[in-house]
Amino acid sequence: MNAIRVRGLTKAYKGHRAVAGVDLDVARGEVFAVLGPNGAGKTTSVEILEGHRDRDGGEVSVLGVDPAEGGREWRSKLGIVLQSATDAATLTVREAVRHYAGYYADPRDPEEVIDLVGLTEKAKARVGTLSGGQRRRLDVALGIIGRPELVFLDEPTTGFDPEARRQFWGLVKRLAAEGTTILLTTHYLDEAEALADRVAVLAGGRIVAEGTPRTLGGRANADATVRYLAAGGYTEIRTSEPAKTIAELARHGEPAELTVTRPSLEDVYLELIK
Ligand SMILES: Nc1ncnc2c1ncn2[C@@H]1O[C@H](COP(=O)(O)OP(=O)(O)OP(=O)(O)O)[C@@H](O)[C@H]1O
Repeated sequence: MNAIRVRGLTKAYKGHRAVAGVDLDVARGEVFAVLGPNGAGKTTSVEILEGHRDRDGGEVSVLGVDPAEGGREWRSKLGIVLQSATDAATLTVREAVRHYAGYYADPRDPEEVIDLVGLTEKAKARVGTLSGGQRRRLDVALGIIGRPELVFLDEPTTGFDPEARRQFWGLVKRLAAEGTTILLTTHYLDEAEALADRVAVLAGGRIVAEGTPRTLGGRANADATVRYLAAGGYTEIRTSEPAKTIAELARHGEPAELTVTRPSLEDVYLELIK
């Protein structure tokens, strides 16, 4: 059984179709990233899967249960990290994490979770005094404290500095290695590439492409660009056979500043959402 199965999901707000027929399958243990521009319908879709928002139509199954009818036991198997920050300003980080641990039958060790998200030095700080990125880390800590089978991460690293993002990626990889299924929305293409087994691109409420980060939008088979510096400036050659092109060039000497590139995930993504 898949962790998530969605067929024909629709949702409109006052006649505006935010989600216009989405199909989605996420296998257990998979890290799945949903990409898409602002307003594409990512948060709406994820909130429906979490049971936080009603849908208009379609079938949805999350860990075998329709989220519209999910009870407490079902909910306890989910880890939810919302876009909005935690509202526990007067508690300390340690108190907040311990408090949330109390909601679950078999929580992780609060100290270990604080360490995992890199907040050990802030354990005694009040939540209201944390920086934006630190609050986000706390949100993640609260999302995983209950040892969830499925974690929803909605734009988890927005506001993180580069070092914190890398640390967070390590955390996601660790959760995935433990067998946790992860559904992630993100605006960072490198994040999707680093973490996701598969990605879907949502635009205008529909999935316009789906695949592994390596193959999305025909990326793996796309032409390469060979670029080098010649007397008159940079020359670029698009080719499906870059090795041959370079061998040909090399017959006339070593080309200066030679590079071979293929479209990045970002290039493919920007093309897809046009
Ligand atoms: N509560 C609401 N009432 C009315 N319209 C809404 C509501 N929530 C979302 N929308 C609209 O639905 C569309 C999809 O919004 P959604 O938040 O799902 O997009 P998103 O892909 O998560 O965007 P972002 O990347 O900006 O977070 C947008 O046009 C948005 O304005």
